Parts: sequence; structure tokens; C-alpha cells
Amino acid sequence: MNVQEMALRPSRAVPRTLAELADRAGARLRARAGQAEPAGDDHPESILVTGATVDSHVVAAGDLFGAFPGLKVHGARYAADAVAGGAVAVLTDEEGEALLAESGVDVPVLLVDDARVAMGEAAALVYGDPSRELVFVGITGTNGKTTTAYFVDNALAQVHDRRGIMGTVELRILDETIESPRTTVESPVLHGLLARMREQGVTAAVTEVSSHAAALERISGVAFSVAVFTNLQWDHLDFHGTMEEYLDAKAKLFAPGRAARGVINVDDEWGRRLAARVEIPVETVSTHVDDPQDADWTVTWADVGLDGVGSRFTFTDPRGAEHTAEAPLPGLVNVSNAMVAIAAAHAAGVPLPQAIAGVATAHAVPGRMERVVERSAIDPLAIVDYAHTPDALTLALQGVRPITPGRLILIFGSDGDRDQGKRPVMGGIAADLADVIVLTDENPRSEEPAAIRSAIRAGIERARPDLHDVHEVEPRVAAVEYALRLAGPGDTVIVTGKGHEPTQEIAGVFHRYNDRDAYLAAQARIVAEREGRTADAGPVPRVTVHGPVTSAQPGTGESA
Ligand SMILES: CC(=O)N[C@H]1[C@@H](OP(=O)(O)OP(=O)(O)OC[C@H]2O[C@@H](n3ccc(=O)[nH]c3=O)[C@H](O)[C@@H]2O)O[C@H](CO)[C@@H](O)[C@@H]1O[C@H](C)C(=O)N[C@@H](C)C(=O)N[C@H](CCC(=O)O)C(=O)O
Ligand SMILES: Nc1ncnc2c1ncn2[C@@H]1O[C@H](COP(=O)(O)OP(=O)(O)OP(=O)(O)O)[C@@H](O)[C@H]1O
Repeated sequence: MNVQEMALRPSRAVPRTLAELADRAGARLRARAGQAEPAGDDHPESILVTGATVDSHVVAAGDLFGAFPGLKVHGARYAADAVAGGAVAVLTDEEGEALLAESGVDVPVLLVDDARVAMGEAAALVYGDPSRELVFVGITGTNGKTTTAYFVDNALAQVHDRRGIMGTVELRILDETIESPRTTVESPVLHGLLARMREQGVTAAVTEVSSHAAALERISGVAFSVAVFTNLQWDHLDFHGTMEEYLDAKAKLFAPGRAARGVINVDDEWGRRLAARVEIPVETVSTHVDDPQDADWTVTWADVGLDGVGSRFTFTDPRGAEHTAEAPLPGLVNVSNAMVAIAAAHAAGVPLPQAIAGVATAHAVPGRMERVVERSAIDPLAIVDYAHTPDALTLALQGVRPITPGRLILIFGSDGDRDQGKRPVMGGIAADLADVIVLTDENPRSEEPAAIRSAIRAGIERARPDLHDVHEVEPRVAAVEYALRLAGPGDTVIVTGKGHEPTQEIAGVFHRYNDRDAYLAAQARIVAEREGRTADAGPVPRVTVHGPVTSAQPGTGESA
């Protein structure tokens, strides 16, 4: 176990017996795989468990190892490794039990039908049900989870000095932060982290809940104080199949027993469907001034502001009283996120004036509408954003248009090994809403990068048949610099898709890469050249200009 992994658990756990775990998880207890019900001296019910994991790489002495079918392989295949690492028992399903028997794994087995659900319950018990002892807010939705989570965290800060946050960007306890492996960690890690938080005096925490996490039962055993839904947009259909199934996954967060109460944004049809079907007490939120929905919290007026910093808005609360509030990031989507965060923080016990003040002063969220180069008399505004779905891209570009006197220059691509259908759609959106497109790579993963770009280009071409102002540039680090050099002071450069991500995955290899760092390095070279200083040699761009360049005058916003 390395230092980072150790930080994901409490330093001490009250030992639980296998009998207690079997009871909580609804499991049958076997002395070993393939054996009938235990009897006599062979009975393992008093064996003590002090931790839980589903990953043989991070097992600790005294752990319960959860083995369930993955997408590639059954976890029971790694049970022998886990036992060698100190696991004292394995929780698994029938298929797993057969695999354990085959490989001669000789520890007691907790046998269940659904090992993912049971593992969450067992881990919750092992770590003492920490989610029940904190104010714990879970946020789901296709877009806006991270932003809303940071807004809620800032609102909670008004009344809770000691907090934690778990999501795509980081896992943070007080001031200790580590890179997050994914949006929502596996259930034993979630319970372990919460237990560590409790140990450190944390009284309130927020987590993002991805639809994968809900579908794969990573939130099993968790009790949320407040469950929050932002929106449902086209994404992840490669995993969920249909939008209905996608909504079903999100709805798990709102199940009775899982969350005490809910806050649901009903701007979209999916939010309205969700609000209509959940059984827990729910407050609804409507944030679109021009398409108001019947809701408890309603945004009545919003001014996006032209300074690029944020927006002011007014809203009515469930009692009908009107309030003025601020969203600290640009674009109407952030009015939505701010409104939802205020309602969520209020539902989590933060008095309304403090919730409003906390959200208004939320710090920059890494990689979400993050301004990296500020506009000046000589420089463009340069923004990093995480938009990687058609709707998010539309909203991001619409959000920056009002703060762009010149040209809107978009640098983007699309992920490999993920939903392919969105590629041409996003190309079409870019063609409609950006002036200049710098098409590049995102995380190609195992796919051929040129093929991904070509699928996006097909969508661009449908909307912009002459492909004017479409530049294809690789690698991404060079595309960022290329776009920045193309831009003049009135222009806005926005790079979307990777947000805060610290790596770029190409052909199975994770290379250290970050959009913000790419901007900063490029800008440093541009400034050095401007001042006649020697700059390091920047990345070499491989460029294809696909059509006529019609807006060559940097910064004027006018076509040549
Ligand atoms: C689709 C998905 O969620 N896959 C996750 C899943 O992988 P898998 O089913 O292929 O696992 P597997 O390799 O078959 O292994 C099965 C079991 O054996 C265990 N194992 C495996 C190998 C080993 O040496 N030892 C070991 O113990 C694994 O921990 C696992 O429990 O279980 C693995 C172990 O927990 C995860 O790492 C993996 O997440 C991968 C990295 C992933 O990319 N997940 C994405 C899709 C995801 O979850 N994304 C959402 C956000 C989506 C969004 O909103 O953008 C997220 O919450 O991050
Ligand atoms: N409420 C919203 N509705 C639509 N798009 C949004 C909203 N909030 C933010 N976005 C856009 O979606 C991008 C991702 O936002 P954010 O990271 O907050 O969402 P997320 O749900 O955490 O995404 P992911 O699960 O992919 O990490 C932002 O960079 C922005 O472009």
C-alpha cells in the first residue's frame, strides 16, 4: 500500500466479526469456498475484519476482499493475491465461489447474489457507517456535478470549518488533497474515506455521484443527507444504452434509505420525470428564466454580465420570498449550478443568507470555465473548460460569446473508446457557435487519433461545407499554443474537453498533460518573444488548414 492509498482509509477501525458482516450484507457464511454451511469448530463467524477493498493491489491485513464480475474479469481471480496480502475473508457471488474453489483459496466466504450491493453494506459496517455521522451531500447529473460540488462546499464552509470533497478533480480532507482516480470511488474507498474524515473531525462532505457509480453500486451502504440532480444530457449511452436506463441509474441516489431528501433541477424533462417518481421529500429548482417550470426554487431574472467573471440573478424561495444572488463563474449554466447549490446547501442545513454568500464567493473550480490568461490590451482571454458533451459544449460556447468582442476560437477534440455518436454532433455545434476551430486530440486511448478527428470534421463540414477557419493541429499541447498565437486581444480562446485532467491517454499510455499548463507555457513563450527575451523552443505543431482562412485579422472579430 503506498502513502496515497493509505490516506484513503481511517487509521483505526473497530473490528467487526464475519457474523456481523454476513448479517448486514445479507450473506451466507461458508468456512471456505464450495463447502456446505459451516459447523462446529470450523465456524468462522468470530473472525475479525478491520478493512475492506475490491482491489487486490490495495489490500491490507484484516481486510474483507470483495470479488464481483467486472467488465473484463471476475474479481475472484485476484482473491488469492488478496489473501496473500492479508485479506481474511472474501465476499462474492456464486460464480466467484466456484472460481475460489477452483483456485483453492482457503479463507471464509460471504456468499451473496449481488456482490456489489453487499460489498457496500459490508464496507459501511466495517468503517462504522461514517456517512450517517456527517452532513453528506451527493450530486449527480450529466453536467455540472463538479462545479455544483465546489459551490456547495463553499456554502457548507459558512457553517462547517472541517470539510471533505470527493469528485473528478480531487479527493480532499481538510487541506490534504490527492488526485482522484475517477469521479466516484468504489464503495469501500468511499466508506473508508468518510471514516478517515470523521476521524479528522470533518462534519460535512460532498461527493459527485457518476451514473457509472450508481449503476455499479459504488454508493451502496451510503446514507446521504441530501441527494442533488443537476441535469441529464446525452452522454455515456455506450454504457447505459438508453436515456431511460441512464435516468434509472441516477434515480438510485434518490431511493428511500439512500438519501434523506432531494434537490432536483427540473429545467429538463428528465429532472421533471425524476421529481415525479422519487419517494423521498424533494425540493425542485427551475433556473431558466425564459422557460420557467413549476418549482420550489425559481430563478426569476439573470444577468450574465459582460466582465467574464460571473452573473447576478434573483430567485424566489419555497415561501415565495425573493432574493438576489451571484454565480461566481460565467455563463447561464453557472446560474443554474449556483441556484441548485444554494438550494442544496440550504437543504443540508445552511441558513439561506449564508448559502447565498458562500456560493457567491466560491473559488475558481479547476478546469471549469477557468480563466488562465486574462484579457488585456494585447492578450486574448484564454479559458479552460471541461465541456465534453454536445449540450455542455453548446452552453460553454454560448456562455463565452457575450464576453467576446472579437472571435471565439475553440480548441477541441473528442475521447477515444467512448460514445462515438457525439463526435459529428459536437463538430456541428463547434461549426455553428465558434468562429475559428482548432481541431485536435483529447484522450484517443486505443483509437486512431486521426479517425476521431475525421468523425468530428464530418460534423463540422455538414454545418460549414467550405471548412473555413478549420485548422487541424496536433499534438494538443501545440494546438493550444497555435490557437493562442492566432488570437488577438478581443478574441476568446477556449479549450474544452479535458478540464483539470492531469494526463492525456494515448495508446494506453498516460502522458502528463494539462490544458492550463499548456496555456501558461505557451503564454510565457509569447510574452518572452514580445519582450525580446529568448524563449524555450515550444512544441512543434503538425497543422492542416482545411478551408479558407476568412478571419485572419487577429482580434478584430471581422472577416478578411
Ligand atoms: C466501466 C467501469 O467503471 N470500469 C471499472 C471496473 O472495471 P472492470 O469492470 O473492467 O474491472 P475488471 O478489470 O474486470 O476487474 C474486476 C474486479 O477485479 C479487481 N481486480 C482486477 C485486477 C487486479 O489485478 N486485481 C483486482 O482486484 C478489480 O478491482 C475489480 O473489482 O472496475 C475497476 C476497478 O474498480 C475500475 O477501475 C473501472 O473503472 C475504469 C477505470 C473506468 O474508466 N471507469 C469509468 C467508466 C467510470 O467509472 N467513470 C465514472 C465517471 C463517468 C463520467 O461521468 O464521466 C466515474 O465515476 O469515474
Ligand atoms: N449545469 C450545467 N449544464 C450544462 N453544462 C454544464 C453545467 N455546468 C457545467 N457545464 C459544462 O459541463 C462541463 C463539465 O462541468 P462539471 O465538471 O461541473 O460537470 P460534471 O458533471 O462534473 O462532469 P464530469 O462528470 O464529466 O466530470 C463544464 O466545463 C461546462 O462546460
